[in-house]
Amino acid sequence: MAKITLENLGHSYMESPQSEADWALKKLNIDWEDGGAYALLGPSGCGKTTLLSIISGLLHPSAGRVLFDDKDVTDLPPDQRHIAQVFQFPVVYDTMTVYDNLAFPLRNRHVPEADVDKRVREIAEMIDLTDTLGSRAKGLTADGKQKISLGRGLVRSDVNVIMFDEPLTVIDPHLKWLLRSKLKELHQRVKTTMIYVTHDQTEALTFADKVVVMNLGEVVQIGTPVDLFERPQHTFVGHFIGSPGMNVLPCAVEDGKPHFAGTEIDTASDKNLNDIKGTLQIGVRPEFVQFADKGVPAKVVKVSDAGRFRIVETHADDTSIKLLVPEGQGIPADDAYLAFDRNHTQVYRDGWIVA
Ligand SMILES: Nc1ncnc2c1ncn2[C@@H]1O[C@H](COP(=O)(O)OP(=O)(O)OP(=O)(O)O)[C@@H](O)[C@H]1O
Repeated sequence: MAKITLENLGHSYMESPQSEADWALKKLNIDWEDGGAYALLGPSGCGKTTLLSIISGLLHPSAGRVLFDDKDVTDLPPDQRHIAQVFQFPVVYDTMTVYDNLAFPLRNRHVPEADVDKRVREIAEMIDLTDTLGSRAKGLTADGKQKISLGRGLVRSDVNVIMFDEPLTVIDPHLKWLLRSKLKELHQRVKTTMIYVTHDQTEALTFADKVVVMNLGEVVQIGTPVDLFERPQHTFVGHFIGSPGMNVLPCAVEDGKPHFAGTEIDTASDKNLNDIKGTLQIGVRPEFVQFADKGVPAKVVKVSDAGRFRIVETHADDTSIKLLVPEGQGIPADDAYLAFDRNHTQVYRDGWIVA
């Protein structure tokens, strides 16, 4: 296990990058604590694979350093970094038994056979493969094979970090949640540093204690699932996490205060906005908007049933604002007023939260 530090890390696939856009990874500074469960979350093309490849040593960064427990490993080849990886497609030796698959990394490292046996049985029990130890891996389903890939990482005692790269892609939807909760449970038992890469917010939020959200090669927020929900640091996080995502409204300034649709909006920050340059916006999640007797005038345009609540879309000043209304609570037929929960309403400047 190890603490992993990325220090001023950057990468461009171009020989002489000119502009910001030429960098697949812009300057990153991240500390992944020893034994933590992390997710790396972001849309396709945001730089997740590039970052994983740099940590595993397959790619040398154009700038910055990678440290494991404060030791610089930037120039170390992959086999000297002691990383276990679980990929989208399970990597198993089909003709070997499950037992031999799990034993393989240990035998490769010349671990005495008695210790191999003890460790293989211990890990098989953790990942529910004890009953299949004598079977050929070929006969297993995709989730069974993915458990073997994971088990091969877990048996090793020299592993600094286990990295998962979209590991549930080929798993049947009804088994996904089982494997997802198994991973979480395993992390709590073994406490190995784990980094889980995905573009799926549910996977990231259920697995990780802390989520690193990336967009366009940049880290936009590192936080607990609650942080990301309650206080998105960037409008991208507000949009990308949550369903539906955060409402983002144009913000006008009068007397230093934020206004929308001719109404002053109370927000979590008292900052005077007069001196703030750039494009200002107001962000508020649908969970924190309510119908009220006064507030922002709006028209109800659409109601969708989502089980225990309804998603109501309104229009205010040509801007769509969504809110969640619990079952059984009334919805105005047409004209309405909206109130925002002050503590969960934020002002953003050029995308970033105004503290
Ligand atoms: N070998 C390469 N040569 C040039 N550009 C690349 C190369 N690999 C990735 N890129 C570019 O770097 C950026 C980041 O790509 P990367 O594959 O790291 O993103 P990602 O978040 O892993 O996406 P996905 O989820 O689709 O794999 C993208 O703009 C991509 O086009």
